[in-house]
Amino acid sequence: KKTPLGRTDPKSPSPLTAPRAPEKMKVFLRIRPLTAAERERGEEQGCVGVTSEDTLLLRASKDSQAMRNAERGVAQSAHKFNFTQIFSPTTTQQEFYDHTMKEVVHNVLQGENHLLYTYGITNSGKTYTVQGVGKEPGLLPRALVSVFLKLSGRLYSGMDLKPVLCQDVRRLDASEVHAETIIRDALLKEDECASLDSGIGGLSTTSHIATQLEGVRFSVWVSFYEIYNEFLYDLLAAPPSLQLKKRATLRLSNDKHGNPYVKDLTWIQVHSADEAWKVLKAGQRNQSFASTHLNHNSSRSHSIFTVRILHVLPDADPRQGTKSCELLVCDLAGSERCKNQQNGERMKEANNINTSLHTLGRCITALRHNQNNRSRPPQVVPFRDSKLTRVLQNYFCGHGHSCMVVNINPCASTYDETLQALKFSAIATQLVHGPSSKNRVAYILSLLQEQQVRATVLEEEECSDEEDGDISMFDSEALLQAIDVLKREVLRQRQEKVELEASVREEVCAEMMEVISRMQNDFSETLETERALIEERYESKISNLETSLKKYYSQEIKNEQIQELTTALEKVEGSVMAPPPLFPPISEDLGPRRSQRLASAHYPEVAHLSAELEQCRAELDLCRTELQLRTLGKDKRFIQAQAENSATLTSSADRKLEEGQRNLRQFRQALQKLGAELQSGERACCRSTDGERLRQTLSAADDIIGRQDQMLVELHNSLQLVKADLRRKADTLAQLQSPASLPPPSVPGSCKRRGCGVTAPAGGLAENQPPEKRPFFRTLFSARTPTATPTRNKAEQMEATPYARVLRSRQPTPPPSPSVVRRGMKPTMF
Ligand SMILES: Nc1ncnc2c1ncn2[C@@H]1O[C@H](COP(=O)(O)OP(=O)(O)OP(=O)(O)O)[C@@H](O)[C@H]1O
Repeated sequence: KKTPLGRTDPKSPSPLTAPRAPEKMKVFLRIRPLTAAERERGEEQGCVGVTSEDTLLLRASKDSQAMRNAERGVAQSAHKFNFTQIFSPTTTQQEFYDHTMKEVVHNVLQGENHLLYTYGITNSGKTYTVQGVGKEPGLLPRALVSVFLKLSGRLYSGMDLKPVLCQDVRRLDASEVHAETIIRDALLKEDECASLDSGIGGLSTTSHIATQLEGVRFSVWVSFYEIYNEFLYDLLAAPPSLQLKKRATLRLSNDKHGNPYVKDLTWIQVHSADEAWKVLKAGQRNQSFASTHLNHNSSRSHSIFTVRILHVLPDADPRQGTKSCELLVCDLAGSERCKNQQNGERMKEANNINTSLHTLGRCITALRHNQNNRSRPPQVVPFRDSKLTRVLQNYFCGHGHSCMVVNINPCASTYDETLQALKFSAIATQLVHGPSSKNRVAYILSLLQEQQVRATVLEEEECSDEEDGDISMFDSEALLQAIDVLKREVLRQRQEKVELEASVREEVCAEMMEVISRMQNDFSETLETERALIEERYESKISNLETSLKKYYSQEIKNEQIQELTTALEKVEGSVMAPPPLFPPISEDLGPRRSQRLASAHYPEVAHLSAELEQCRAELDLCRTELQLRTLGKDKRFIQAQAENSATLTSSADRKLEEGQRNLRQFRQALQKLGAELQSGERACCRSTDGERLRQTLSAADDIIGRQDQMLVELHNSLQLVKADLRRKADTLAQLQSPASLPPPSVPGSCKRRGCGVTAPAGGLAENQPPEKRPFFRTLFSARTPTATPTRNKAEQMEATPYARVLRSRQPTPPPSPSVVRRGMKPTMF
């Protein structure tokens, strides 16, 4: 029982059983036999070896560039290539057709679009393979014969449906039909004798036009054009007039779906293989051939012969009910070395041929890259870089299937070019066909079959190959079922696409977020770095500004301080240099700093006090002399009075010294305070550029202060001596107070004689003192003398003077307490 699918063997899948899974593009290799002349030239070097049905071993010829590279170690001398199938030089045209084009025709009749193109270097047998010669018809005539045989009895006789654009069909009106008829007849009349010497000879060329109206009928149209020097020429168009001379070029356009098509191309309806062959022959006469050094009849253009089959449904709107499919056979021009061309025109042709073939190679490489790297962004396929690739574009983008025939010749002299052609074809072998076009009848039928397989058991039946692709064997009910299935399939695929789009969008969003996040981090880091740099730069600027300001104001302050110090030093120099040493020695560790010493220069009273102390010392010397005289003395009463006075003096001196020490301590504190203040000024001064001048000034002040210190040391020594002297005097007086040792009362005369002129008055000491002593006693013992009120006032004043403070500060330890208390004496500080 015959199934609606016309299946023959369910075990071997046919195009009708299921949509073919994506498969690699078929690449066939055909090796041309060497001619006698080539053998004589020594072209036979065993360069081409077939190791298996699909493997070719290419060995470099001895004079080839590849061999030279191999000898230099930069390339290999042998290459292995794999193909779908390799055909040896002995393969006949029929064998080659059976293994290649037969299946293609089969698929075309099932509704597929198919491309077959030949590729190879010049003189490799491309044209021979496509068109054939003499009694050896090539693939194209055989395909035409096969098509018309299969469509025999189902051909559409009318000429009112014509292919337009990429795959559309247009209904012609009567006038247009008439015009088409004229063109067709003119073309076929030219080649009335063509079939006699054509490659169709020997093949069945009979076809029958359908007489019954029911069922699908087929209208076959053919076109033939070439791409020559990147221009499209219609090979079926009427030859140019004598005035024009130049052939009109065709333009490539896109339909509303973006599919490229050749605008204004001549389409000829043919009813048989003979007619198709005549059209082909007519076109060949317009084709660009030329004799080259390699091929006396070399194709200088890419020729494209198209067979388009319209599926005419009875009483249907041609725009909706007519489908079309096509077989495109492309005989590419052969690649060749431009430098081998002597003729400029040939060189230009070769250049254009090579460029377009190179673009084809780039397109196939890009397609393969995109197919192998689906996760990466796709490469742009440079279809638009040449006319050839634009014309063939649809066949690489899922609108049809393509297969490639690689032709090579085994000549040693063309080894390098052959190697390049094989490398290109090796890339093409990895190309996978895109999804089939939606209008594939085979696909529809396969979906339909899927439905039916679920419901019924598939029965085997005998069916010829010719019946496999016949869509008319299905009734309208089956086709409606197929349409339902297709609708569901469309919905399913739409759903799939939506889900796919959603997932792709998610992935893209995730990636974008990642990229944005990375960019954000990078920007943040950059921002931080920039911020840090700017901060550092501005901190540096602020620091420089501060330094400049400090320098400026330090300079100002320094100038003022230098001025003040200079004034002070001038004063000190003026007042201190004259007086003798005044101050007691100061230990190094407890000594004031330079600034403190410098501060003393601010106290001119020191000089004054030094002078007074010197005077005091002189008075003490006089006193010592007086006491010595009294010790030798004659006047006991005088001595006693003197002893009392001495005790009083000692006590008073102790008190005065104590006060002096306290004053010195205060003075030292004041000096330390002043020193601290000066230290800051000193530091500022030292940093300034005029620090050297100030240092010199301070150094001079140091010298002065050093001398002053020396004077203070000496003064201190003098005071110690005074104290010791007073102590001795006290001891002497204590001895004299004892009865045995009391000297006799002194006589006034003796006192006068000694210049003392002082008796021992009960009322006051001043009268018994020599006139020179008065200042000393007024200063030192004012508290004991009735006339000492002014002196006491002065001592009180002195307590607050810097001198007193110096005394206090310069005395590190308090003086020792008196260790001896003499009889009749009050304890003293000595
Ligand atoms: N398989 C074959 N058997 C016998 N002869 C062949 C075969 N292939 C090619 N030839 C011969 O080789 C010569 C060159 O072939 P053909 O013109 O087809 O090459 P081509 O590749 O088309 O060259 P071009 O690119 O220059 O047009 C022709 O004379 C052709 O008859």
